Amino acid sequence: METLLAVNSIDSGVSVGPSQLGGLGLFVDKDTDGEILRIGRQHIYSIYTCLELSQKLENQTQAPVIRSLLGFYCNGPPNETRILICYMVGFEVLRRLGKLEGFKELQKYLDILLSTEIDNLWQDEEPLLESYYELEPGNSLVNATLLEKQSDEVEELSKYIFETWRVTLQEHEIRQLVAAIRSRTLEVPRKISDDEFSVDITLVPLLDFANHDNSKQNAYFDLDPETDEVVLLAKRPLSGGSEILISYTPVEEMTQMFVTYGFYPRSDGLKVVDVPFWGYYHFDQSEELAQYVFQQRQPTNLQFVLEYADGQLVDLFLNMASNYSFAGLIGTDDVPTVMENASEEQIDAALSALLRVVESFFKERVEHLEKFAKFCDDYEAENGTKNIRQLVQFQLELYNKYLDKMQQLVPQAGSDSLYDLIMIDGDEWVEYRLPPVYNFVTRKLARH
Ligand SMILES: C[S@@+](CC[C@H](N)C(=O)[O-])C[C@H]1O[C@@H](n2cnc3c(N)ncnc32)[C@H](O)[C@@H]1O
Repeated sequence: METLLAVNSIDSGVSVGPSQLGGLGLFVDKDTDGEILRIGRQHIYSIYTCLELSQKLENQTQAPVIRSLLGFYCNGPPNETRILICYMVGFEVLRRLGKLEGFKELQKYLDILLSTEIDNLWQDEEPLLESYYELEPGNSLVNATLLEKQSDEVEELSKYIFETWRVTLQEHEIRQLVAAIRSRTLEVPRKISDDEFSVDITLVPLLDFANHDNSKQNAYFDLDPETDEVVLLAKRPLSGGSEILISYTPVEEMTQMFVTYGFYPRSDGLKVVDVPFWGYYHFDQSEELAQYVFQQRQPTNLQFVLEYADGQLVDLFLNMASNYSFAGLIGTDDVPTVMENASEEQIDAALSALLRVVESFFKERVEHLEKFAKFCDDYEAENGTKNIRQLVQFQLELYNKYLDKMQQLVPQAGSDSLYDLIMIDGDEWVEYRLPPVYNFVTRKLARH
């Protein structure tokens, strides 16, 4: 671990070691309260610090590698993470050109990025992801991974690097850098003026060994506005040897977590998941309703709030707050008119009908997913792949929990049990409704 700690080049009072959560984690060496770690701006990598670093490198080496790569790889809509990836790829090219002498910390950090083990869908075989797409074409977040895999941009980048500088950076190495960066970035505040702050996607060496757990979180990071340093602070006194756990995000959307970090958080507490629905893709029976939902600009997803305890999904609610996609089940006028004119009974009847529709949809999903799970297992036995299996397991857990709850409650219009499964505006869990951030993408995959 010495080399890892040297990244920070100070006696930091923390160590990197195996975590019970899997992979590595960050631990306090001795009893600690208050400040755990302090990392200077010169040690962190955001697009701003990388720009400064690359200018310094360019002046020193007269090799405009980064500028050229940015022009090649980042010529689309601005995307902070992509720019950061480009910088790191560029630094690695410079290292292979022998131009990173004197930048020992950066070299060590590149070693970490290239050796981090990440479980995510990038590691899965394309045929499996394609089969999943057939099954769940509406899960745009998952399918984005397939789109990326199908695109030849990594191949082109690797080719460009070789043709321009005669440096070999293999496709799998670029993929490794991309996945490692995505899973290690944190949103770190940056001071703009005395009372204004912005948030940058940032790689913070050493701190980025801290794992995530919202229920056991015992530390958090922040910016010290006086010194511009990133500080890691204990939320309560920590005894020596304990693992530092931070929160990557206060509200965990399960698919986002899985796609970005490669795991489904199962710590105690509430989580959120978006399920693609209303037929943009596959809910053929209700084509008219799907059209209605689309025309009314209502969410095309259904969002569930999930409750976990002892690693198990113990309860779930359909979060219909600010989602009037069910209005089409009452009438096909515009949503405000339908909702204004509808009686409580009509709304309850529509919600209860919605629950039934979801039930039949999930029953069908379970049937297909179980077959797919078998296919994955057979495929895995031959080709070795595992991550998509996690996704299938999670979805089966989710759908089956819903079906169980429907069976137990038999929710009906006019009965309280309806609201044991559905939450609406005013409910205390409503704060967990996230803006639907995906499942809107309608672009087609390359081969479809
Ligand atoms: C910022 S890094 C943390 C260090 C990482 N564990 C390592 O070995 O380098 C984020 C990655 O840690 C892992 N991770 C973090 N929190 C986790 C948790 N609660 N359960 C499982 N894996 C977790 C995931 O692989 C995630 O992509």
